[in-house]
Amino acid sequence: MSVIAFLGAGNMAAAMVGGLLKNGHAHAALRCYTESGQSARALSALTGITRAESIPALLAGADLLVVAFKPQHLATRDAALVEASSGKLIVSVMVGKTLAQLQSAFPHARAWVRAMPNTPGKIGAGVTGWCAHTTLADADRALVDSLLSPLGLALEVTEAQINDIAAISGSGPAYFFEFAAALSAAAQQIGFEPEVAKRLVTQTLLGSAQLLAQSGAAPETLRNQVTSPNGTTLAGLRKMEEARLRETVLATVRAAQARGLEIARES
Ligand SMILES: NC(=O)C1=CN([C@@H]2O[C@H](COP(=O)(O)OP(=O)(O)OC[C@H]3O[C@@H](n4cnc5c(N)ncnc54)[C@H](OP(=O)(O)O)[C@@H]3O)[C@@H](O)[C@H]2O)C=CC1
Ligand SMILES: O=C(O)[C@@H]1CCC=N1
Repeated sequence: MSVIAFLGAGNMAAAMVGGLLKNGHAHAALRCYTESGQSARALSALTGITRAESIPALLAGADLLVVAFKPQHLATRDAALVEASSGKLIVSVMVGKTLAQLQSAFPHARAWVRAMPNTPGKIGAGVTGWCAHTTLADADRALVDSLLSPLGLALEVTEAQINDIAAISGSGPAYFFEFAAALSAAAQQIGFEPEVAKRLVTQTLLGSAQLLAQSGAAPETLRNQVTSPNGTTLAGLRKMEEARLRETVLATVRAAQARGLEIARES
């Protein structure tokens, strides 16, 4: 069984470790490391995987290095990574950082993959776009698949699409949760207790997402099924239109896209 090493032990590393363990990957074949040791200690305690004390210990005998710290950490990475990552497959989930930057940071690795997952991967309901610097060997492709498929849907895309995927599905859960928070706050403003507001909103969004997925219908069709002529929904939707919701969503996506490109340029 391949030994998989995680550099970073936060949200995304925890999602991948959880998926691997659920799919039968041995605890002993998973390791994590962080510079402060704080979240690595927590992930190790939570899952039973090994916390490595150093970069050489993290990577000795490992086949795959998953780079799951923040893009800003790449500039101050431990110099020991250059030698320790020699011959390994690298999979980075860092937003913004390009394959060329990965090749420069891990110059002796055997292959480089850039992936963009999202937090619903924690429950196997995520979507991940990924690309490699070149066609992967079958064994490396299988290893990438074993890492990403437990998170949900995994799509191989071009590198040019990865930043756009970050702006849609990478950040998308945050847009959705912000909407959920806004609807919940509105429910409380009109008089519902917080717990009731939460139940109403959660079930409404869950049911609507399931209906969207299961019906195969366009969102506009499903919206129209809710909207009676001169009814309550139309009155509400008019407010969204007046506030130019679609323009705001487009500006949101464009801002995320632009920030991804900016991160690529930052050292
Ligand atoms: N969150 C999301 O929705 C998504 C995130 N991503 C990408 O995933 C990556 C991780 O994000 P996320 O998991 O949310 O972040 P977290 O903040 O949850 O985790 C960051 C991790 O990096 C560790 N770390 C910090 N400095 C170093 C260092 N010098 N060496 C080793 N490890 C270090 C932290 O350790 P400690 O706490 O112990 O200091 C922590 O475990 C990012 O690059 C992000 O762009 C991609 C898609 C979606
Ligand atoms: O906000 C971020 O930078 C990361 C990338 C996509 C989701 N979270």
